[in-house]
Amino acid sequence: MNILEVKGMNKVYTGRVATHALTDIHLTIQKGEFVGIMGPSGSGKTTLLNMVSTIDRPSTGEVLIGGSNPHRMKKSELALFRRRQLGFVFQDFNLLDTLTVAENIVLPLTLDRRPVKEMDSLLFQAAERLGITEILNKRTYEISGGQRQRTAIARATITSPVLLLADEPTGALDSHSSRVVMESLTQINEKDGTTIMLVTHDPLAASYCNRIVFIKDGKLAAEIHRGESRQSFFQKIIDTLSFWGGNASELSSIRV
Ligand SMILES: Nc1ncnc2c1ncn2[C@@H]1O[C@H](COP(=O)(O)OP(=O)(O)OP(=O)(O)O)[C@@H](O)[C@H]1O
Repeated sequence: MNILEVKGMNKVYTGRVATHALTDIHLTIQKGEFVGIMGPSGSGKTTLLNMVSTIDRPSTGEVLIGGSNPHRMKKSELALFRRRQLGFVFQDFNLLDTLTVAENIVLPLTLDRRPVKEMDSLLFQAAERLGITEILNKRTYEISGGQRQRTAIARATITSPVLLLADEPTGALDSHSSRVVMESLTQINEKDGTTIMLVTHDPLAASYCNRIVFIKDGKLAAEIHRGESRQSFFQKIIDTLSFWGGNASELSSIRV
């Protein structure tokens, strides 16, 4: 079953000088896949994510999520669709400092006016899954970066979204926290069957995916699949990046 279908997508940023950021993108993600999007800086990764997450609209082409085109929805319908069907994880966590960890996690349910009992039960399950039960009553400035990202993942998955979108989720973390966060995402993918699309520069983070799609100059350039071992997939990612990614500075964030 296809969760995401991107068909013939083009994105041109108009301005004094028009930028053709994406050209004729076709991408399908099936239920239960964990797909990474990689490519050099400026290749169009964030633009693609923004079109899928409905932050921005494609110039031409179509995005279908679970068979529905969110870009054709009315504003109120789209707000509900985003809250219930999509989960978002960002590099800088996007948590609210004035709320506790628990309050941050249940925010999408609070906005949906779900019964307190149901919220408590879902909160408990999400916190257990992410290993953050002990910190539920803390404020977000009292916890580590890795704990903040796990809080953000709990919030993004508490509604059981059909598609979880992650933009550089390890970008602000050290290598230990990055591994913990990627292991959490893997568990959510494998145990709950949540479909994940992740944009990253980080080959270590990417090595947790099942499939990596490489973008170069706004076009799909290559695709690789993970076999049995994450270590050999990691090496395959480095090799593909050095072939498609251009210069060595693109690999500066590598953490083995
Ligand atoms: N709002 C915008 N207006 C005009 N041009 C833009 C805008 N956003 C992105 N671009 C241009 O579109 C192209 C793709 O940018 P995008 O941010 O999608 O790349 P990226 O692969 O995510 O890069 P990075 O890895 O550095 O975040 C670049 O040439 C960029 O300068």
